[in-house]
Amino acid sequence: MVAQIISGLAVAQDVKERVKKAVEDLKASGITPCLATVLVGDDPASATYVNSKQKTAKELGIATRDHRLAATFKQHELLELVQLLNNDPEVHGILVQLPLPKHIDEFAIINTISPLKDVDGLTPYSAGMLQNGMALLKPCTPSGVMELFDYYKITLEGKDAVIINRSNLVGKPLVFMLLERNATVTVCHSRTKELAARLRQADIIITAVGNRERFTLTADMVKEGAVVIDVATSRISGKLAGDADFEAVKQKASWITPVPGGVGPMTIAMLMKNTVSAASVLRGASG
Ligand SMILES: Nc1nc(=O)c2c([nH]1)NC[C@@H]1CN(c3ccc(C(=O)N[C@@H](CCC(=O)O)C(=O)O)cc3)C=[N+]21
Repeated sequence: MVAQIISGLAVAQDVKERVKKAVEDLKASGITPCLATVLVGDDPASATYVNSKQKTAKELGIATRDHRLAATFKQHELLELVQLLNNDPEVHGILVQLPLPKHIDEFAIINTISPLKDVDGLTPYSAGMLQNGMALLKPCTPSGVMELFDYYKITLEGKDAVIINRSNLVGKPLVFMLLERNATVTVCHSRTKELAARLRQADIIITAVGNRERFTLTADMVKEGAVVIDVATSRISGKLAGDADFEAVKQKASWITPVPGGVGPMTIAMLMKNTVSAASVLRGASG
């Protein structure tokens, strides 16, 4: 079998067009959705991600705040900034780019973001709501993955899904999203025994390791006809790549996401969607 390509670029475009219309509607009712991004330090990859979040927001008519702070910025200063954004009625979404410098307690910062403005879906409140199937704001990368399944009508009911990632940003939220769709979910990580054997059982593989020296998803780990979602962004001799040995895995899978042009663009599109959702709730609240 040769896999069909899941075009995150095309689906992200579709999501963005819908978001753009929603932004126009909100503006007509007197609300300009506004996303605040916060970047601490000068990691070039993080800066690139924040740049493209800023750029996409502007393209869709979403207002932005752009806070870029030195790596030496103190934890209490960052807490104060988040509180300022929480209390700013013009700001609907707050995105604190991760990872934060080591001297800053990531949980303390995320836990300070107002759940109403948590467009990353990372606060304990959002995580708990997601577990209960009640979340309005869900983490962007996992909800982008779900959007891809929906767009290509890839059904999840009764399927064996194996996730390689256990982070709060990707693996854990995916568990609840996949369970909600009646998949059977296995979460694998660095200490998992018999990883290849588990992967070979999977109808759906979602891989997000991001280090090709530690892990490469090779064709022998993939069942004929499996769906492969590659969430990773790593580099092979300077070139952007995912976890999968793409050309070889493509020969066995039924569907596969490329890197770039797969899950990455979806992450950004879903962030825009969350920003509009957060702004829309406000409209409901103000009548
Ligand atoms: N609070 C927080 N929220 C995040 O959502 C978050 C984060 N921190 N930290 C880092 C990860 C990573 N991430 C990506 C976003 C877009 C692409 C993306 O658009 N990638 C393009 C290629 C980009 C390129 O060329 O470098 C693609 O795959 O086609 C990738 C990765 C969001 N993250």
